[in-house]
Amino acid sequence: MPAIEGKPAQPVANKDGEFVFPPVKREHILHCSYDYWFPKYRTSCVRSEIIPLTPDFVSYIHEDGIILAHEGSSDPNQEEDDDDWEPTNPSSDFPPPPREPDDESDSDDEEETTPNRLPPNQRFPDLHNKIESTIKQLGGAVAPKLNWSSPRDATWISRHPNTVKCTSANDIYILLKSSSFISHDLNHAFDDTVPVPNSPPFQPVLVLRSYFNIHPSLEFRCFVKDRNLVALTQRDPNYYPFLRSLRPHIISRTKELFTKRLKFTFPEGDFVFDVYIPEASYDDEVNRLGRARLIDINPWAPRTDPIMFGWDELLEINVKRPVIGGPLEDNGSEGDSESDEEEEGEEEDQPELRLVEKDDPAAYNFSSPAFSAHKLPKEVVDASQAGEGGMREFAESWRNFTQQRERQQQQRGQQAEQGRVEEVPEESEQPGGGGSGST
Ligand SMILES: Nc1ncnc2c1ncn2[C@@H]1O[C@H](COP(=O)(O)OP(=O)(O)OP(=O)(O)O)[C@@H](O)[C@H]1O
Ligand SMILES: [Mg+2]
Repeated sequence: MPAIEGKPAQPVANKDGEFVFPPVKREHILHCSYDYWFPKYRTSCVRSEIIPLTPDFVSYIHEDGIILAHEGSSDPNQEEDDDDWEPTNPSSDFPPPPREPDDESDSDDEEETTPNRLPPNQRFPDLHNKIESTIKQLGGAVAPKLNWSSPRDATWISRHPNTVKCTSANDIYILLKSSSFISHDLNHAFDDTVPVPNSPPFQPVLVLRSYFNIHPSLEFRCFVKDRNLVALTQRDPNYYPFLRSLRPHIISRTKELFTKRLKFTFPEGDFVFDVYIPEASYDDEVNRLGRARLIDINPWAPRTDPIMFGWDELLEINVKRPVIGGPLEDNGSEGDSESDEEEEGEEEDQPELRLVEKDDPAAYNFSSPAFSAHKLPKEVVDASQAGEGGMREFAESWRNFTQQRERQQQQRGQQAEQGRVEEVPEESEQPGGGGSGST
């Protein structure tokens, strides 16, 4: 049983008496990576497959421009057609990968043979084929994410509007390449963390979860402190009148998952997990909700959105029966512990569940789409959603848009040099010239 030295992350009061976060350990972040915890809790999760990513795939995600595989084909020898589009951006941080010595492409265009212009099915055929076959294996539709984050900020571009649903590898590539959250996973996951000697290296992975129609009202974020479930919040920011009567069911289903599976087996004493609690599959007055499914585990750190709580509140919660130390068992398998308060004959504090109330002012802002900083012009979105035929148009719109953006940035730079820092209006320079805003 590996023990954790001392007590996990404890808040300390600063000179103003406010609670502040202790430094987050690199290991804490690694423990929240899907590939770390999913094998332990597989039977409580949505059916998922984890695909390790190669450096070439990671470069592809980073590169500007979108080169896609041929729809409906995973044949790596298939010739590239000119629906694949690649606007090279000279300001890219990533140098083009070296030419592959065995590249036998018969294209007579010199540039067509460089690997970074090859479509995914030719550039990393094994990985591409693996993604396609895994989608099929998971029922034909998946919700993708990397180690920690899903491309939730890029759903506007999806062929399946406003969802993370993907039915092809191309769907996944578009979402991953368009998402700042994904870039964060790849480039900034360990920012502000404390390195630990001999900490295992970070292996980027693609997680594919079998897609199902989630009802957002039944998604909850749950906070664990000193191995106690202390707080729950609705994840979706809308008001759902029926949730009020489900309160006891939401708490009991979440506690059931926590005490049976997570409480004594997760290596961290403080963490945040997300659940989906479906309606009971049959009419059952006692259990109006089904078993809670574990959707994600997130760091106990400022980077995790506490949604209807504040981190200051969570840090200040005084846990009456803290469980100090490491996990009771960690055999790398389905760590299932039945130990809970009933066995010990003592009542634990009930966690506080926060639901959006009617007329909650916090809910007012939620009718507008989230992540507005990432929004693109309507023309680009429309073209992206027009199916395969719209793909070329989409590529052109995107190219225009990125060129406009570059020009604006250059203009801003020149203005800054001249000491005139003004906002360059973005709306007026969007493709189509209409400045019609975003969807
Ligand atoms: N298997 C699935 N099928 C359908 N939708 C899903 C599935 N898994 C997750 N989702 C949806 O995607 C959303 C984001 O998933 P997830 O919580 O894994 O992303 P995240 O990037 O870790 O989010 P956060 O930044 O809030 O921690 C979920 O709230 C849920 O609505
Ligand atoms: Mg998460």
